[in-house]
Amino acid sequence: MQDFINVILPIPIEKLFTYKVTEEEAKLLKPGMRVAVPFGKSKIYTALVFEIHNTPPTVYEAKQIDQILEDHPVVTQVQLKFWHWLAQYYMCSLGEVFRAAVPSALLLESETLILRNDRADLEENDLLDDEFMVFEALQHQSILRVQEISDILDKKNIIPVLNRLLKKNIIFLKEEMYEQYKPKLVRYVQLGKSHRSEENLEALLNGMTRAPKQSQVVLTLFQLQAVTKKPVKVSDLENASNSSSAIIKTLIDKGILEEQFVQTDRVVYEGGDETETLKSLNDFQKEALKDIKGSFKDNKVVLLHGVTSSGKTEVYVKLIEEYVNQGKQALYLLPEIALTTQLISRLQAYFGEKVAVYHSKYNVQERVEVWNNVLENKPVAQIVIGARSALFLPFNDLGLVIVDEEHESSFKQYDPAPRYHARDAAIVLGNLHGSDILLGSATPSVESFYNVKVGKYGYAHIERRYGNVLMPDMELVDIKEQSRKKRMKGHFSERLLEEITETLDNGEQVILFQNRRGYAPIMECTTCGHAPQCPNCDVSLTYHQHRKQLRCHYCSYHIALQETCQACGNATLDTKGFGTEQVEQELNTLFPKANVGRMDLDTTRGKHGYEKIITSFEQQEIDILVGTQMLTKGLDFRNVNLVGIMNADSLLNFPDFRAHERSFQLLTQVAGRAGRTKKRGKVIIQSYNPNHRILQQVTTNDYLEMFQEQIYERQQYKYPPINRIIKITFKHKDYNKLNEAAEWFAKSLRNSFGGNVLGPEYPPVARIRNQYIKNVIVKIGENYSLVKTKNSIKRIEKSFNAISYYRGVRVIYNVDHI
Ligand SMILES: Nc1ncnc2c1ncn2[C@@H]1O[C@H](COP(=O)(O)OP(=O)(O)OP(=O)(O)O)[C@@H](O)[C@H]1O
Ligand SMILES: [Zn+2]
Repeated sequence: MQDFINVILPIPIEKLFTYKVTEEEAKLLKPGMRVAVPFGKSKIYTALVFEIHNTPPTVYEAKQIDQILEDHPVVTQVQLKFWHWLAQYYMCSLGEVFRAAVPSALLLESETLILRNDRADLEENDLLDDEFMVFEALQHQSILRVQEISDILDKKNIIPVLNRLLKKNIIFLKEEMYEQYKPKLVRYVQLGKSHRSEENLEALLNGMTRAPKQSQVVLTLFQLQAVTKKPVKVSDLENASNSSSAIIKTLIDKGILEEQFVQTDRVVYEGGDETETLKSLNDFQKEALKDIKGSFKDNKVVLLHGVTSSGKTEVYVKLIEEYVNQGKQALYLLPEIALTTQLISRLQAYFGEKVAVYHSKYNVQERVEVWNNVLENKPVAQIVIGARSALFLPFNDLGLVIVDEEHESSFKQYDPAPRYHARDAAIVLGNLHGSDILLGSATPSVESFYNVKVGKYGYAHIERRYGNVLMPDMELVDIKEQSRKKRMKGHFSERLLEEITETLDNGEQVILFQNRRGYAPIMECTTCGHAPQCPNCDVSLTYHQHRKQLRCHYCSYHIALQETCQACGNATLDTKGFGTEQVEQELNTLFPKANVGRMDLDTTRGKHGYEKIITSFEQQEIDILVGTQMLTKGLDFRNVNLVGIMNADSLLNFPDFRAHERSFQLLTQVAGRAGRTKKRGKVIIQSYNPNHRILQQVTTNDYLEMFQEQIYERQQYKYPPINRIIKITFKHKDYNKLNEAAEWFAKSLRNSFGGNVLGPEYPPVARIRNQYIKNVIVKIGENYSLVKTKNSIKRIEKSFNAISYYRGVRVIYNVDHI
């Protein structure tokens, strides 16, 4: 009987693809193993085995696979179920999930670009023939496509060769180009075999009396090894014996020391074996922990609602300890990489090398290492901290899932598919593993709090800050009034300036929040009113003073700053609005003695971008830190006593049904950075509209009132969490075609769903990268089936795709869009 396998290809096709395998192969293969397969005319992909069976495909002749790539599954059964759920729920293909889920080093394909690694230490003799041919080809051409290599070797299945070359460090993949991939090898030494006994060592030392430095090294090594019984890092030995690498090399050459290279995981913990003991919880924290465990017993997801600085993190830590002691894995999800910096050190202090980190700023090879460690359930990856992609790791004994800052909208993946919400997906993942699931926030999302209200989630509450520090004192400043009286200096009110001065005088630090980066969002000519626009997108160009450029924040377009207006030629260009750069500049003039730092997308590029700024603020090298929302949540600084919000209005006026909820969360969170440890902090909120309800609710810390108002509105207008929504986005470069296509689709939707279809409408930025955009929103009532609705939408899409005029119009689904 012929054997077949169904595989997931890492491309957006709806169906699994079937390939032929031999009887031997069928015996070896298991779901979750990778195979190299031919696809289309000449492509090769890394595909994932989904199932093994005996049914030939009906519409096409199955091809043979090229090669089996490993001897054990790298993707688990639970992961495959999880992927299946993601694809169904978020309306995308399994292939798209596969591509998003797996580090790209595990996804070689014919389009992958291969580069030579100029820094490789290479012994040509170490290379097999086929490896050498690739190596040689790369001497003449620095970049080759996998396909071209396939031609050079004159064989189809070259993925194994490339895998070997990757391992040997001879090549790397295009996307790693800037990371200069090199597996990190650490040099260890130990005493040579013949010198290990005490007598032999003595004889050795006696013979070395004329080489005191060498004997010092040997003695030190002996002492170090007496403690650890393991090889010692050369760098440690150098330090401990006060010697040099030259001396150590001499000893190695003489055979007195043996050297050994160990490939270490890059995400190493440097702190040694010492770990801190956990802090003991105060009564409020204990109570919360008890409530959490109680609800876990009932198999409920729990929401931990604790005000800012109430010590939620310490509660998580206590829980993690319990699961880790039982040998289980724990996953700690955070919405932003910026937050991992502080948390990593906090968790490592308790759990040492058990903590692994996984997010997109780690390079491909680092991610593969974490992947394998988690797959093998190694102690070094028992606790994983990560941004949303950590959900995709191959856990096999996941006991606890924590989603910190669960209200954060950056948990939602925007582009590309799967457009999943990491909090919601984490709950599904946790359920598949039978794990306990804890969501935490000082400002829970309306969704999660609603789930508490209807009894779906358990609830634990901490109303006091740790150490009984009072919640910060909040003051609203009316800047309309202040501007009228000409009391503003730049964008600073008198009150804010007074408070900054006092805080700095006390040797304390300040955080200032402005939700725009750059110097000014608009440049405008005061003579003719012309404002430079992006040619590719429907937005004004943002002025970046530091780079003397006008930049588009939606595409990479930028031009040098102009002296005169391009429309009328007058030198009367002026800025409108302001961003973080301008705040920073004003501060430099107003407080020339203070050190001002800035944290936004422009200053945090690069792998350690965040870390540098956060560390220098922690160490008080920066007095005033200006930033966008990335500095507003979860960060724990001890010496910040004042938080200033430069302009609260831009948040409130956002055209979105969640704008008020978001503003409440953002403002409460940023305010929560003030006065966390010793004395009560101060918060100044500048606004043109200080009587706005949300601002009142923020200053009185009235979460419940905000929640009730929001729920009422959502009920009235049929928005989540009462209803569900699917946003369907249409994109095309032809304006008319886009309009007609969106209209056609919306009309068909109305035939099925009537008044529950909104749009099509242009979003605030209606063209990005020369693509026009229109959105349609489908609301799904409480009593409707989500599955049936999605099926009807898919059916409409099929008829839509059959209309040739609409070909090329992209249709993008965003389920539970936020
Ligand atoms: N039981 C405890 N013993 C000693 N210090 C504690 C304890 N609990 C919390 N702290 C300290 O109080 C501060 C605030 O705690 P933490 O950062 O955990 O608050 P949080 O609730 O996570 O706040 P946010 O929501 O603002 O991020 C931290 O500096 C933490 O070290
Ligand atoms: Zn643009």
